[in-house]
Amino acid sequence: MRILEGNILIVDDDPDILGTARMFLKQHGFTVQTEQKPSNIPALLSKTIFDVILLDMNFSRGENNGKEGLYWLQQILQTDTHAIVILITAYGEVDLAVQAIKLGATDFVLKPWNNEKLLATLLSALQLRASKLEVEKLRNTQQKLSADIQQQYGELIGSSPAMQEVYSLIEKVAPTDANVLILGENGTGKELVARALHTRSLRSKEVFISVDLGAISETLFESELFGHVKGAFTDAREDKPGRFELASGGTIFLDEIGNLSPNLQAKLLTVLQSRKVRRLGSVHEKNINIRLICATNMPLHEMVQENTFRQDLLYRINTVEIRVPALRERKEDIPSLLTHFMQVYTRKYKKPPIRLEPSVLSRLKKYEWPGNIRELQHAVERAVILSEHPVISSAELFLQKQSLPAKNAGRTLSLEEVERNYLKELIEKNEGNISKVAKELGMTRPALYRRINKYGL
Ligand SMILES: Nc1ncnc2c1ncn2[C@@H]1O[C@H](COP(=O)(O)OP(=O)(O)OP(=O)(O)O)[C@@H](O)[C@H]1O
Repeated sequence: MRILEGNILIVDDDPDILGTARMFLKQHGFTVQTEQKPSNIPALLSKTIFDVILLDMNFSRGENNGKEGLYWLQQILQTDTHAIVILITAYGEVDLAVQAIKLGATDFVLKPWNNEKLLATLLSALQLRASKLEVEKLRNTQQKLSADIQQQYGELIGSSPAMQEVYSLIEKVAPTDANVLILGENGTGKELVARALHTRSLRSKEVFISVDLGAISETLFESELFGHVKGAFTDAREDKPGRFELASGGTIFLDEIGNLSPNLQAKLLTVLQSRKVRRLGSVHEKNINIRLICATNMPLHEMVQENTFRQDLLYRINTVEIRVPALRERKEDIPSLLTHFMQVYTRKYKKPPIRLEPSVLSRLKKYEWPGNIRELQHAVERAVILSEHPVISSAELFLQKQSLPAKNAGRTLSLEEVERNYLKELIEKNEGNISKVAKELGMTRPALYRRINKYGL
């Protein structure tokens, strides 16, 4: 005999039924509690968590319309939305059973029951309970992770007119389900804007899945985004959902969308048009319900002119465009960003509070910040780690970076490092004007952007 596990409650006014059911189920390893009076259900539920509740439909003498059963079913589901309730119905009460299932009952068994049938019903109910609990657990973990990430990301800092425009757009667009394209240089806070849109949207309790398209290789693209079934390719050892499926119900953030090859642009477009995905190796399509946010530092409109980005894909993703300004366009935000990052990092590295030498701010404002907020953030982090005094000088905060090559003095730089340094110098010299840099190097803007991305500049 198979030994089963589970905590079962049986509520029925007939003591004979309770007695036989208890004996039979206990024999199979279940923990069983029985109750004759449904009015005791709330007290029982407050003390014990039951995996399955078997509930009779009629309790009072002369009652046979099943109303009592439906009433108690609803009471149970109000207390525990994941409760698994199986109704005990008499022959001929099919309409009632259907009504009960509509109200949330999991199944029903006919009285007098066949023991094997009861066992099979209980078994599938227990499986359902286990998967409901698993989903709930995953959802809680996800919510906790999102809260942690949100905390890590913090809120957007800056009150310059340029940022006010961004905030106003976020407020207007977030509660709609419109597709949003976020444009801006590296490190300007595009991902933060995407997260802000999600947390202010109607999907804020659902997942936010971020995908860096620039980091996914051409060969893995479909399996990462659309999923695969076991055996679809050599390494596919089990079924795996793609990011689109995982994001269903919530928001998907496709970062670096300007980096997609023409082939992948076509594949993405098909999914966005049909709102359906098919896992690699599968014949079944699944509907996806996602809010789409994309971002790029590439000039998509120019790329459409140059035929390197599909116009139909651009129109799919840019219902609303939000341009995040570069830091040099909003230098008035530098003081509040500095204060914010100084607080974050003194707390993180358990350092006493620090302040800046008076001359530092004007130097910071003269600098062009090609790496935008990320560069400022890293400069502050480095200064907090290295500082030995509570007052930070320009040299510690700002010039440290320029002196970095000295560290490399003793070794030969790789070709890639040389290229990266050279590119960086050119970008700084041209104050971040990519067209000028591209002209100076004699390459196209997309080719230059690919290199900028590659080196994280
Ligand atoms: N307005 C802001 N206030 C506070 N922190 C910010 C702000 N903007 C950006 N940051 C911080 O700067 C860093 C870079 O931001 P984020 O990753 O959102 O930029 P991005 O534009 O998506 O960059 P990339 O294009 O390189 O992916 C993050 O650590 C983020 O927390």
